[in-house]
Parts: sequence; C-alpha cells; structure tokens
Amino acid sequence: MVSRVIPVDDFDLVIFGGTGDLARRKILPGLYRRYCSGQMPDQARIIGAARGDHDADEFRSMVRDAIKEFSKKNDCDDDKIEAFLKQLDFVSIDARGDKGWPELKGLMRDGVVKAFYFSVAPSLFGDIAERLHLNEIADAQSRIVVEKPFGRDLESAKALNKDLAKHFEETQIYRIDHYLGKETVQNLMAIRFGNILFEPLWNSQYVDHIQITVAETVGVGGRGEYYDKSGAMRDMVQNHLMQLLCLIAMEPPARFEPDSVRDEKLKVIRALEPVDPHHIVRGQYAATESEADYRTDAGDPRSRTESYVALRAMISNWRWAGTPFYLRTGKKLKARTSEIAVVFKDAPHSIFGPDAGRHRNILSIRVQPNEGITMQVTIKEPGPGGMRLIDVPLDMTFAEALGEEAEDIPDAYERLIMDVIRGNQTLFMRGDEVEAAWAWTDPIIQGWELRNDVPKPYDVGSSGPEDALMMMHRDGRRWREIKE
Ligand SMILES: NC(=O)C1=CN([C@@H]2O[C@H](COP(=O)(O)OP(=O)(O)OC[C@H]3O[C@@H](n4cnc5c(N)ncnc54)[C@H](OP(=O)(O)O)[C@@H]3O)[C@@H](O)[C@H]2O)C=CC1
Ligand SMILES: O=C1O[C@H](COP(=O)(O)O)[C@@H](O)[C@H](O)[C@H]1O
Repeated sequence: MVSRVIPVDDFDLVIFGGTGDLARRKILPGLYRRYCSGQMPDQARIIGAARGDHDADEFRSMVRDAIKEFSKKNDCDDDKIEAFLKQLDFVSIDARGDKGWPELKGLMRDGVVKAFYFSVAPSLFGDIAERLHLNEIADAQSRIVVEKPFGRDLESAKALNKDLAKHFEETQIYRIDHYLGKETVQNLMAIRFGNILFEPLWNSQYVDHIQITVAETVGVGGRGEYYDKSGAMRDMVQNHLMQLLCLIAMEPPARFEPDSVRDEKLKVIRALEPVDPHHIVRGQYAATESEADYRTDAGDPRSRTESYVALRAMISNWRWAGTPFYLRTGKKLKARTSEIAVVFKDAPHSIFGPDAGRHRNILSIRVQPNEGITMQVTIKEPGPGGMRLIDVPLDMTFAEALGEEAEDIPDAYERLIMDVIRGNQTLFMRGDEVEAAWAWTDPIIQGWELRNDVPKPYDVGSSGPEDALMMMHRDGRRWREIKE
C-alpha cells in the first residue's frame, strides 16, 4: 500500500556540521534508510564537512557507528551499511576561514544536483553562504538547507534572510521545520482537502475550539546551553506549533505546490491576534525525588527560561473569528505525545433530554507516537437501558491500516532531504513566513522580559503547571489528557 519509491536524480550533498549531533542522530541515518529503500542513486555522494581533522575513513567509521546507534535494529545490514559508506567523503573545512574550500570545490561534480545542508550554528549560515559563492562552489541551481532556529527574533531573522539572499534566490533556500516532514502532518492536508466530509464543518460555526499539544518526556539533554537562551516559545511554538496551527487553519490552497501552500499559511500567521497575557502560561519543571529540575539540567541555578508554554491564540478572519486555538508544549511531561484535536460544538438541540448528557464530536490527529486519526462519535449505549448516549472512537492507526508497510514510511528528515533533491519547497518555510511568525512571537517574549516574569513550576512527569489548567477552566473548557 505504501507508494512506490521513485529514485531521485543524482546528487552531491554537502553536510556542513557533518560530525555534529543532528547529522549523527538524524541526517545520516536518514540518508542510509533512503539508500536502502532504493531512492538514493548509487552514484550520489554525501560529503561531510567540519573543522575537525578527520579523513574520509574516519568519517565513514563515525557514520557506521551513528547508523548502528540511531537506526532501528532491523534496518542495520552490515553489507548495505558498507555499500552506503562508499558514497561518503569528508573535507576538513572552516566556515569562517580559508581552510578546506578549494578541496571541497575539487570534490564537487558538474551536471548533478548540488545541495548544501547547513547543520551548524545559525551564526555560521552567512559565512558559509558567502564562501560557497566566493569559491564558486554553488551555482544558480544549487540548494541550501538551513536548520532551525532561524533567528531568535524578528530582527535577527530579517538579517539572516538578507545574508542568505545576497547569494541565493528564495527558490534555492530550504528552511527546515522537521514537523512538516512528519507523515501525519501531511496527512492533515490530505484529510482536510482530500475529503468532502470535513471541510464544510471546518469553521467557527461548527468548531468550538482546537487544541494543539506537543508534549515531551525528555528534558533539555545535552543542549542545555542552546535551550536556556531559547526556551519553549522560541524552540517549539514559533516554529513547530505555528506550522501545525497554519495547516489546521489555512484556507484551501489552489494547488499542492510551494507558493500556493505557503501563501495560505502566511495569511494565517498575519491574521493572528496579539496574545493577551492572561491567556498565556509559562512553566519550568521542578525537581522530584528522583529527577533534577530544569535549572540543574540547564546549568543555571537562577534560570528563568520556560520549559513549558500554554497559550490561547485567536485568528481574526471570517473562518475562525471567535474560535480559540489552544497551544501547549513542554518538556519532562507525563507522556510523549503530539496531537491536534478539533473539538466540534454541541448539536444545536438534544432530542434525548437532559439525562443523555453532553456529547461532542472530536477529531483527533495523532502526530506521534501511534500515528493515526480518531473521530469521537456519539452512539446509543448498548443494552436495554433506554436511550442513553456514550462516546466511542472511530480509530485508525497507520500501523493497523498499513500493516508492515507502515514501517517503510520515511521519517521527517529522510523525506525532507529527498524533497530538497527533487527541488520541492512545499514543506519548507518561506522567508516571509518565518518573519511573520517572529513578529507575532516577539511581543510575547518582550512582555515577559519587561515584567521579569518567573515561570510557574510544574512537577516532572505531570501535565504542566496548575495555571495552564486554570486558563482553560476560565474559558469553560478542559485540556485533553496527555497520554501516549
Ligand atoms: N541536535 C538537534 O537535535 C537539533 C539541532 N538543530 C540545529 O542543527 C544545527 C546543528 O546542531 P547540532 O548538530 O546539535 O550541533 P553540534 O554542536 O553537535 O555540531 C556542530 C557541527 O558544526 C561543526 N562546526 C562548528 N563550527 C564550525 C566551523 N567554524 N566551520 C565548520 N564546521 C563547524 C562541528 O564540527 P567541528 O567542531 O569539528 O567544526 C560539528 O560538526 C544547529 O543549527 C541546531 O540549532 C535543530 C534541531 C534539533
Ligand atoms: O526542534 C526540536 O524538536 C524536538 C522535538 O522533536 P520531535 O520530532 O522529537 O517531536 C525538541 O525536543 C527540541 O527541543 C527542538 O529543538
């Protein structure tokens, strides 16, 4: 049932930061999986680039270890790994100096797709773009892939866009938000625009509210230094949750192609109202007997960075005026789950009387784990007890629907890198989208800074701070349970 794999054109992909955490955990194991699926041509080449003084064999050995550590066990076949490694090379290069650039130029082939993945700190993006240009390594057809965070506010995002635009056209720039590469996130568009069923109901007349939850059980891990300067608002809300919100709320694009989709997403971001401070809660996880608190994990005993955010967003347009979108995300919560729940309004009149209780249809789209879709519908309680109503789920998990083939669904990074090679920007953010997202986020963060806001504590393994529950309660609503 999973679609046939169509090989991409031959390519040279340079990964700046090829020895870094992201490359080892996601990018290189992802490319290996695409190789195994037959999507990556046998001649294609992947060139790692970093300052470290490694040779190609040392790089291959590092990648071998990374594949074994970060791929699923049954993906690891020694012969396939060795064949894949033959396609790898390495160049020791300094993004800010002259070292390595002529060698890189010497390794690149003509007549193939050239892509450059900037998997390095964003402060190096401008330097790399400039040196690719000065050394005549990139040409007008080349693509660059830039990682998040794309700036830390509107001003820095604009500066970054400007730096990249000096040497690359917008059609050459692929700004990654890996949530857009997740299978269920794309399914969101298939559900909305591939079925006649939902779209007529997809508006404030029928939808009471929408909840978007991205809950993590992990803490800041080894990224404390980065995270403590960012916090959940910059790390998750400005990008991943914003993209989910856009896909849920946007008007149907005329076509499933890059600018049609991105124009519609941009309209949503621009229609967002400023967030009322009463409708936002920041949290920071507190220690339990067995678990350290955020401040210990982040290495700053006085940190005021938030590891949790919950907020109410309102969209001022004809479709959504009056319908709240509740967003929340946090680290060290009780379960790992990402879910979008569309909670429909009550039926206008109950013919079953007050004893039947209150029943609502809820469409829940589970992004991860157990990817799938559930529709909560109301039915009669079976048995002789009269006309009593209960809610039951119409449930579809991809694993059940697709069987073993669900295993072959590429993960977000695999899919997005293949889209870069294919030259398809639909699932990448455009520069104006990123700027608009910062324009909405900046006043929220500035407000916290001005008020010297202290995040509310929440226990590791809980659902988040009490204040977030109260925020919903005041609106006469309830968060959905955080569970896998
Ligand atoms: N790790 C993650 O889970 C995620 C990371 N990201 C983003 O991905 C990017 C990379 O992150 P991550 O892999 O964690 O970072 P790491 O610090 O683990 O790796 C950085 C890489 O960049 C190389 N590097 C550093 N300075 C230079 C330089 N001057 N010239 C050339 N290469 C250099 C390093 O090698 P060397 O020191 O040898 O030069 C290393 O390979 C960042 O933008 C990050 O925000 C985004 C989402 C998740
Ligand atoms: O970009 C990021 O995403 C991860 C969560 O990604 P997921 O695919 O595991 O849901 C998050 O942990 C990290 O802090 C953030 O930078």
